[in-house]
Amino acid sequence: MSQHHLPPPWSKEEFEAKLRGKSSGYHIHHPFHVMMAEGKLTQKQLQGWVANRFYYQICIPIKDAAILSNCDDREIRREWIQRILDHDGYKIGGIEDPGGIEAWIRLGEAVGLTREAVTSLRHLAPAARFAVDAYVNFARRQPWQEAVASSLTELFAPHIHQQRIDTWPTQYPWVQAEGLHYFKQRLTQARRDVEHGLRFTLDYFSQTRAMQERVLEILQFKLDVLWALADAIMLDQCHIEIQGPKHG
Ligand SMILES: O=C(O)c1cc(C(=O)O)c2c(n1)C(=O)C(=O)c1cc(C(=O)O)[nH]c1-2
Repeated sequence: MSQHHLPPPWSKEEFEAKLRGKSSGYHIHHPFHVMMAEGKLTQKQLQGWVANRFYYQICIPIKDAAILSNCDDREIRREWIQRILDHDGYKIGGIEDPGGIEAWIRLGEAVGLTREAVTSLRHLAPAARFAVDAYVNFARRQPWQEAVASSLTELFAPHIHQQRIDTWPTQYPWVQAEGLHYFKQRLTQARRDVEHGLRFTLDYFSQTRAMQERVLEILQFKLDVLWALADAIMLDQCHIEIQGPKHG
């Protein structure tokens, strides 16, 4: 009789339920995001979040390009490339879309920052940079299938985007309405992305229980990236309270 008692893989339904069950660790529950939704942030604090999060925005298409560069499956590349266009924008034939990074800069302006204050990264906290870099490095170094799985926190993203759309107009009436465009746009984009990423992950990683458990670890890693990013932003605001904003 075998010494090993490897449990059988979960069914795809069970596996999907395990992935969705990780939502309790999503950054929507981080104290900083809870405060944001409750209207407890000052203008400076909301600006600090937008300025720091810009680094995540500009790294997402670099992360997706790393996945493409490692991926030898043309069918996957054909779908994945859309994510780069979503963020970087495009000009193809007569059609032009400024893209998500530009929408985020406009969010910066809507909360009272200048374009230059956002794009220069001069408000970026070192620990926020490290958290985001960990995600990009993961996508560069790990097999592309694992990097695809690491995008699945987007299962939970429409909820947090919707929360901002619902709460900001009353909690932060001074934010120009145009600033919410990014979140509105992501509602449909994130749902489409996650439909593709989830379908692939459930198929590819369902051969063994060990592979399925690896995906849960990967998803936890990505939850940790987002949690650490929120920690970094929150702590940075304590520094600003104590020392005053950075100059230069
Ligand atoms: O505002 C958020 O809370 C949030 C979270 C996430 C996420 O869960 O990774 C993404 C986004 N937004 C987002 O706008 C976005 O484009 C995005 C891409 C990805 C990814 O991992 O490829 N995550 C996210």
